[in-house]
Amino acid sequence: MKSAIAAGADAAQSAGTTASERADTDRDRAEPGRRRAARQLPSSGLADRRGRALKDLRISVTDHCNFRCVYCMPKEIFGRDYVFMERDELLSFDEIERLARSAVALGVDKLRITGGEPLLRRGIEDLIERLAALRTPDGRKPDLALTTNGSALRVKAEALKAAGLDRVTVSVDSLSEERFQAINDVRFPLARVLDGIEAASEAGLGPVKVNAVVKRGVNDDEIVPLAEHFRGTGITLRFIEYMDVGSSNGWRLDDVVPSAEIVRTISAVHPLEPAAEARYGETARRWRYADGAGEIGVISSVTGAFCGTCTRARISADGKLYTCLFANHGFDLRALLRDGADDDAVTAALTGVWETRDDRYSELRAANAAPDRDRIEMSYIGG
Ligand SMILES: Nc1nc2c(ncn2[C@@H]2O[C@H](COP(=O)(O)OP(=O)(O)OP(=O)(O)O)[C@@H](O)[C@H]2O)c(=O)[nH]1
Ligand SMILES: C[S@@+](CC[C@H](N)C(=O)[O-])C[C@H]1O[C@@H](n2cnc3c(N)ncnc32)[C@H](O)[C@@H]1O
Ligand code: SF4
Ligand code: SF4
Repeated sequence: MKSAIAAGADAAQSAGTTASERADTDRDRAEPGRRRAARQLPSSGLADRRGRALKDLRISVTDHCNFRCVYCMPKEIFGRDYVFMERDELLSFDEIERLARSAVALGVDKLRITGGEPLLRRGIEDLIERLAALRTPDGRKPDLALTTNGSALRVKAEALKAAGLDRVTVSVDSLSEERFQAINDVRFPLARVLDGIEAASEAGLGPVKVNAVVKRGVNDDEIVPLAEHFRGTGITLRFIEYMDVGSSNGWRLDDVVPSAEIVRTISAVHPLEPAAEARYGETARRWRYADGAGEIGVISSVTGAFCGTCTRARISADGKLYTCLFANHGFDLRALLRDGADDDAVTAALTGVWETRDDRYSELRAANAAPDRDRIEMSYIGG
């Protein structure tokens, strides 16, 4: 028997629809009542086998983290802790800058620094400064963002802004001290993360966004309290469906709280209406409060796959290029660079990988057709 997700995806895969249209249909079904936003495929020099342009590059700068979130890298996996990369395995800042420069020349106009915890990478401000100096072929600065657990933001926010970072997204899954400790497994108070968010706003790293992963029976009773905490503050809270990334989190479909339920739950207290997307291929669907108190987002990668508009590539901390969050094979850019490749060879590699890309893992999972795979941890590939 097929799951509810599979049944929905079957219907979405009706004949004659493009991958992009199917993604819309999946998402629209996942969030009933939504108006479809105007969509325009961005023009870019590169297109993959499904016609998707390369626009976003997500760069993981470390696989280390000072948190052990239950949904990402729970402390004990199979009786052992994680084995992290050695320093010389990580891409150097020179190497990251070279790769980002080539990607931007090929049409990338959004760079996101992630990890592991990116603020643990020594000298991260220097890397930001280098990336902030890049320009697209038509002379624009790419959108430069960073996703963080927030624990070092009070200390680093001003320096990051001064280095040229545009904005940050901070992860917060609970407003209860006890639960924060239980979910994120850290040795300092939740107040430090909340203060980090304030520091980011004060430093001008906005619009600041907050990501909350929702897991059934763990924090689904905090959907409204979280929404109310950030309502009216100018900070956009985005709820993320718990995903089956990696193999250490013990993911089960029953643990997923569908976006439609999240929207319904908030809307019952503070009515929401759909808002148009700000950028083609956004991960989050936007909803705004009818009373003007701001907006929320939902990232429905399980119940409403958005592969059809996926313009994202990822570089892991050790320099592998992945064209899907769920890919099990990456192209070794570090080996290429350390073998002395020139810029043309780097460009050729990026082009070749993107043009042969056919990934759509979330769509296939929804149709119960995802292939078996060696699972790569989120902290390695970069969330
Ligand atoms: N399945 C899937 N999930 C993704 C993808 N990209 C991001 N996500 C999920 O969405 C979460 C939020 O991503 P962020 O790091 O905040 O980046 P973003 O959504 O691109 O941020 P904005 O540019 O502010 O919209 C990630 O942590 C992942 O959990 C993707 O391509 N596929
Ligand atoms: C891997 S983390 C890296 C950046 C930083 N350490 C942080 O937590 O924001 C990036 C994002 O992935 C999300 N994430 C991690 N595991 C997830 C999972 N299994 N399902 C959904 N989102 C997940 C986190 O909540 C976070 O917002
Ligand atoms: S989600 Fe981010 S903060 Fe949590 S364990 Fe993973 S990398 Fe660390
Ligand atoms: S599952 Fe892969 S192809 Fe689909 S949206 Fe996520 S990263 Fe893109």
